Amino acid sequence: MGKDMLMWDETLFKDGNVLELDYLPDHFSHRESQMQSLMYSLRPALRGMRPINSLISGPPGTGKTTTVLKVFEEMKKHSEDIVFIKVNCQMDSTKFAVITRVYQGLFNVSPPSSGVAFIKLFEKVMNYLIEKEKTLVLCLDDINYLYHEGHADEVMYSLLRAHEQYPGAKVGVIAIVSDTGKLYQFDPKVNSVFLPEEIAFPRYNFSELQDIIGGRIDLAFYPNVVMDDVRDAIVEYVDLTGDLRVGIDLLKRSGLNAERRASKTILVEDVEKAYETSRLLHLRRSVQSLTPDEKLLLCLIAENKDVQTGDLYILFHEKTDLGYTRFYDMVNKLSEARYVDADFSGKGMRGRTRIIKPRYQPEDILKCLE
Ligand SMILES: Nc1ncnc2c1ncn2[C@@H]1O[C@H](COP(=O)(O)OP(=O)(O)OP(=O)(O)O)[C@@H](O)[C@H]1O
Repeated sequence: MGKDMLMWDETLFKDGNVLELDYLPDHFSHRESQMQSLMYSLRPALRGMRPINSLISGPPGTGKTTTVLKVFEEMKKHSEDIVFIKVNCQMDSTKFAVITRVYQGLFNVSPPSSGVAFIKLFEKVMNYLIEKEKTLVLCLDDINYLYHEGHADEVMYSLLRAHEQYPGAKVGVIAIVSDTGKLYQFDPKVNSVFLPEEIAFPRYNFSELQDIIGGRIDLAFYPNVVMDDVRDAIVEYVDLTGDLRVGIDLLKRSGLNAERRASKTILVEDVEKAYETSRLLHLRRSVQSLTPDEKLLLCLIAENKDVQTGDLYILFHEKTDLGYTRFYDMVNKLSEARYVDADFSGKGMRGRTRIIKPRYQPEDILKCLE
């Protein structure tokens, strides 16, 4: 065996755990201002005051959840009277599931699984907070998943007006929206009490991605396993979507591919092969946050490739009873969220028409929509 070959019991990974998606990085840079804003909003809770609510928004994989967890970690060191709970609304996508999580977070046991109404659990939670003089800071991560059937509005409304029915109850809400397009409008009743501090998470630029990915490489691999050209190949792939999750998944898969070849270094070809799978990670995750009608529209665009808006509307209208305005808004949303390009062709009988093109391989889109 050559000296460049990896022995069967050797590994390239110094610490593979740092490539798991639930790993919370010790070193978290390029989000200082967002962390500051969130700290300022929550700081009143350290003095027993009600915190300011926050609305965090930005594209997938830009460090939103990590920022909240880092701030929670930091604040826990300074107060025992604040309870920090994060609910993943993708998993818990009804108001009942959300309050169940909160209940579990406070009491360390699950509520009885049947026959208990939302309001009963809510009352127990609020009474506990009042009696123990605790402030609840609740992060509703990926709140998009609660938008259906008014769950988001009901949860927000109950939490934000809790003190009216339960005087003394202190609750602060952090809503995280994973979105690139126009943000969901809460019911006006919710808006009048939510009044959040808005914290935007733009995509990381190329050099920030280089720095973050480089840092993760140093933690995950032994020295000289990943050279700079390979790191940059990874960063270029991540830069296509701006989703760091793709980068971290690419590192893990590329490392495993190199090990399979018994190589002591990762090559660009290992990364290219890994990207075949990793690229779907971003698409699959972001597609999940679309509404059923938006998914249908995206599916039609993928099936028909370069299609004119008018023709697309006919196809869409055959399957739904939605009107042209809603349709047009959805096309814009898919375009803003970079699923599709919607360019004016300059041609067409009645002036300029738009041609809608998928920005991903149509087969990838269809696979992720399955
Ligand atoms: N500045 C950073 N430094 C180091 N790692 C980061 C940074 N930003 C994000 N990450 C890593 O990228 C991954 C995705 O981050 P995170 O889950 O916080 O993104 P998100 O914006 O909440 O995504 P989504 O909207 O899809 O839930 C995590 O594994 C996290 O550790």
